[in-house]
Amino acid sequence: MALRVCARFFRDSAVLSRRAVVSARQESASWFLTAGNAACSRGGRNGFIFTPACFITSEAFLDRLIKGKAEEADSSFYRHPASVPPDNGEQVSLLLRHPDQPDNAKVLKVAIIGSPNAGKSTLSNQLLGRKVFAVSKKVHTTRTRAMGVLTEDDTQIVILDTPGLTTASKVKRHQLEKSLLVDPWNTVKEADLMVVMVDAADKWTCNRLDNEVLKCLAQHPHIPAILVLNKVDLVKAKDRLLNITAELTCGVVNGQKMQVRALIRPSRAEKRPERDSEMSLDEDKTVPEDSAETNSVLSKEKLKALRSQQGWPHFKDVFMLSSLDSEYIDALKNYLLVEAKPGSWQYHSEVLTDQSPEEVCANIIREKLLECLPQEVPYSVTQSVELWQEVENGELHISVKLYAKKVSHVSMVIGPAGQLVAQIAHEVGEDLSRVFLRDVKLKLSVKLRK
Ligand SMILES: Nc1nc2c(ncn2[C@@H]2O[C@H](COP(=O)(O)OP(=O)(O)OP(=O)(O)O)[C@@H](O)[C@H]2O)c(=O)[nH]1
Repeated sequence: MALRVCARFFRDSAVLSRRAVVSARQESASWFLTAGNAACSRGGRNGFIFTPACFITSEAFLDRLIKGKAEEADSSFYRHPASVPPDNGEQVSLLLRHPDQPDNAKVLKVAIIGSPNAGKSTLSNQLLGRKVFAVSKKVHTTRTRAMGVLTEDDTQIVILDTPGLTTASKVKRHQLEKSLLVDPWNTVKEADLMVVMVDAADKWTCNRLDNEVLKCLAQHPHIPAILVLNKVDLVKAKDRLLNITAELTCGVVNGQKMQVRALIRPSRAEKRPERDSEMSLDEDKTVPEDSAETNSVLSKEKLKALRSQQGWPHFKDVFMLSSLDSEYIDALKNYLLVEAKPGSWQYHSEVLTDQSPEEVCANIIREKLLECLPQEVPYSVTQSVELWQEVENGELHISVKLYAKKVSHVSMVIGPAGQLVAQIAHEVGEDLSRVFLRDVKLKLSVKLRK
């Protein structure tokens, strides 16, 4: 019997509703497509405020939920998230250390892909339990691929965070690094599972999978993929999520046809407004352009067909979540743990990321610059580490020089009476303290790049 499930999330019960799963397992006729709709009309302080549907077909995951194994694991086995050694040599030795795996070790390599700003790094950080990837509201915060490791009990999940998928013309036009074009594609090749993230709150893009994402999926049809509709906290009409799901999956999940009845009226033709100037780096969504990599693998006919395709009919499961909410993250984490297959761990359980301590620092500084400075200014600031020293009391002292392109940019980074740069240094220091597990004193100075 085909299993068709709508698992409900309860904002105040912190777990997927077991009752919903059980009752859904007994239902074989159709998807619970109106459940999300019915639930969201029952807002209230003590009731569930919003219960979006997630289309989950994984028997193993549902069994685990029904038996309560997910909850047992949470309470009986808690391992603090790993951290990053503040010394580069120590980090390298840790990465080379023999994995301390148990006999029944399991692994899963997950590539998180999607358009710029979909929330990939936010989700990765939340799954890891520590912030090791930069997050900002500006596009292209992530410039190169980076890896995070989540080790729980007998299972190791390797999370591959990728730069937002983009095109060669955008990279050229905005003088972005070539890694933005190459890294996501190379990363996906290694993955056991692709997590495709879509910003469900971006009404201009949420009804159609980005062409680059579709190409990536089409090029690796053998790698299972799940769809994650992110930022559901920002979606006011929750029932829209069902329509978005139907569109992005072409109405098919795990080979099962969904029956979606229109829950909302089609929106009246609206003119797409000019995007925020801060977001202008990625404004051109329509350029039909193919990278050399995709051209070599996908035929011209296939590429043409993809351009007219709205969604991907081969997603295995669909999650709707807010990456800011740990409740949702736990459900996805449990799903990934269940999806892991017997195999050798790649890393020692103390590894959190493959980034060097200096890379972690540079990325967090970059994040704060992106958050605080307007338009293209933060993209042109470069960094150089002048001092990196652990002192006797265990504190880590770091000094970094920031180089700006223009005199006006130097003043902007410094801010009135040096307040902005001091604030950035303070915030970065706090973030780094949580990654390196020690007090961090960071000094930032700003210079004109000659
Ligand atoms: N409200 C809300 N904001 C979110 C959520 N997930 C991410 N964000 C915000 O969305 C912005 C982009 O998040 P990132 O994690 O940097 O996105 P990304 O996909 O890694 O972006 P790129 O590096 O450009 O590819 C940040 O301001 C996040 O705080 C969510 O579930 N809800």
